[in-house]
Amino acid sequence: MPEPPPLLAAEGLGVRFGDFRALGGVSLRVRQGGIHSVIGPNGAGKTTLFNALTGARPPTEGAVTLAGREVTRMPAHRRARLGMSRSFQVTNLFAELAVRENLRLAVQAARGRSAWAFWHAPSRLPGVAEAVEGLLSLTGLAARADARAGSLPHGGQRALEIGMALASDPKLVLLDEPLAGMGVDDVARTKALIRGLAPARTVLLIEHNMGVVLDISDRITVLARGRVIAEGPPAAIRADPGVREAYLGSTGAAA
Ligand SMILES: Nc1ncnc2c1ncn2[C@@H]1O[C@H](COP(=O)(O)OP(=O)(O)OP(=O)(O)O)[C@@H](O)[C@H]1O
Repeated sequence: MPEPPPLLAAEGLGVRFGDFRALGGVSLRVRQGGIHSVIGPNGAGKTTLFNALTGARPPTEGAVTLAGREVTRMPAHRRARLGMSRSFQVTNLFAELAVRENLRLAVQAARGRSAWAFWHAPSRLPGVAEAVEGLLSLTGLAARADARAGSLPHGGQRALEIGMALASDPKLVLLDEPLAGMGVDDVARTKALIRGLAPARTVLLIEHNMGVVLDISDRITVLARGRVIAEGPPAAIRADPGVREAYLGSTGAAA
């Protein structure tokens, strides 16, 4: 049987910063319904790749296709409307507002037609409350729904960020280092949360926690110095001598 077309594809993606080529012709096929991780030593180009895929910083060469549609020059907010969402490495919450309010604003912003739709009363947008409750339960934050977002422990804030990235009910969610800075318990919880997103959603993940990546990914792409050096299922990546070398070669910089 022929392989189904990928939900997200990159072809020869390149990004230059002046003379420096941060991404040098990366091709990637993300299958629908799986967890696909992008790993690589610090500075390999992972975040630059995410920026090019989401439209945060359009590539200087190559093409991006989302659900069969070419989106290379499409702005990020229009890609979001096509079902792509992203969580950030940097905390992106309203710290003074309750957890539930953060999610409500994210759901309303995603559903509203204008950027100001989130000022509308909840009653104007049917189903918002249900969506918020769904996200609270999915992220394990229901018991903390009325707490100030800023008062949550680090792991809880990261879970809330993932919840906000899911507020638009995306087909594809890109998570940038969701486990960064987490303790063991939070890692276990968030790992289960991410695994549970697929197959209803497709996940593209940047993560330095190799144990988790090898455990939950269906496919792994390894970047080093802006290029793909390996791609395959976890067992193949684990056994790949080139991957080991890429990490060891950046002694001190590798996670
Ligand atoms: N705005 C920029 N201007 C110039 N160089 C940049 C810029 N953004 C990133 N770079 C460089 O591009 C390279 C790739 O950076 P990028 O952040 O994509 O790597 P990464 O794999 O995500 O790293 P990390 O694991 O540390 O987050 C690095 O050498 C970085 O210094």
